[in-house]
Amino acid sequence: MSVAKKQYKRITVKSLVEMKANGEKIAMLTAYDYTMAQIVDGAGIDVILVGDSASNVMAGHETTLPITLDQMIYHAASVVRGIERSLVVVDLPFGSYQSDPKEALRSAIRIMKESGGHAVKMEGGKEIKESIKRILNAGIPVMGHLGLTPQSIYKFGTYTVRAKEDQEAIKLKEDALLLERLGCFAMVLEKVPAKLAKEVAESVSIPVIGIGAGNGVDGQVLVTHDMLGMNHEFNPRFLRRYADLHGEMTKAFEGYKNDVKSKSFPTDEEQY
Ligand SMILES: Nc1nc(=O)c2c([nH]1)NC[C@@H]1CN(c3ccc(C(=O)N[C@@H](CCC(=O)O)C(=O)O)cc3)CN21
Ligand SMILES: CC(C)C(=O)C(=O)O
Ligand SMILES: [Mg+2]
Repeated sequence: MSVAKKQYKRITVKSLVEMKANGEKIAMLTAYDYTMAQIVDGAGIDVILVGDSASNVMAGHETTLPITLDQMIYHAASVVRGIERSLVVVDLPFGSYQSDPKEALRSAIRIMKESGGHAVKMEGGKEIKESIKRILNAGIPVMGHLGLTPQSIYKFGTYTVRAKEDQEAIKLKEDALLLERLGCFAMVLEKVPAKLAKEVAESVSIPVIGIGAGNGVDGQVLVTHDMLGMNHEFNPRFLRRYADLHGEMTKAFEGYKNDVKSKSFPTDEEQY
């Protein structure tokens, strides 16, 4: 007897634009591996971001700069094997798209071909315009990323809120309009004043997905490990924790350790 496969309505870049038009907020979270992707997808999260935050969260680096294109492809391919419904967006890592548009397109093609992801995300506006155009021309959907752009952390020196000054706010608004005009299907807006983020979201027809950008945008994104409370050191004000997995996991590991040490694991029923 064949088991009927459950039918899912897959999320596409088009459905996200429709969600904005209909006023339905978009829920996005990160995943870097198969098992997490299965859980996030199964919970009905619209977009899964294979973020270069894997550099911090998975590999323990101080910044997102060290992660390589090969490593991003490994994470993305693992995530794609775990999903049935969510749209999978993959960060182009630092150094894979800034040198020239041809290299940018080569990197984006490698992600699409070798991971099966559905779109790429790139940090920046006007500076990377030609690269965005080239990738879009190849039929690869691009999500922009403005505001706090962690790949240029050494240019700014801090992770403080961005675009507080008028000049920076004006550039951000121009960049947002540019991303829409180029044909990006959405953008992330990271750590900017809520009032500015709302203005940006209202000025474009493509979804603006915020992290630390307030409630006036079209969706929210968080790093899954942060919102699960797996890490106690990262405490920005925009982070809401939905679980204390650090505590839960520590309890589980200690329980196991105690059972092994006290010889109460395994029992007769747990052996052959
Ligand atoms: N675990 C994790 N979560 C993230 O949200 C994340 C990453 N890693 N890595 C890549 C970027 C970096 N991001 C960041 C980094 C720092 C702050 C931040 O607010 N840091 C300080 C305040 C710094 C300051 O004001 O000078 C904080 O309050 O923790 C926010 C987003 C977001 N991304
Ligand atoms: C924080 C999000 C937007 C991101 O770019 C990442 O996780 O790498
Ligand atoms: Mg990122």
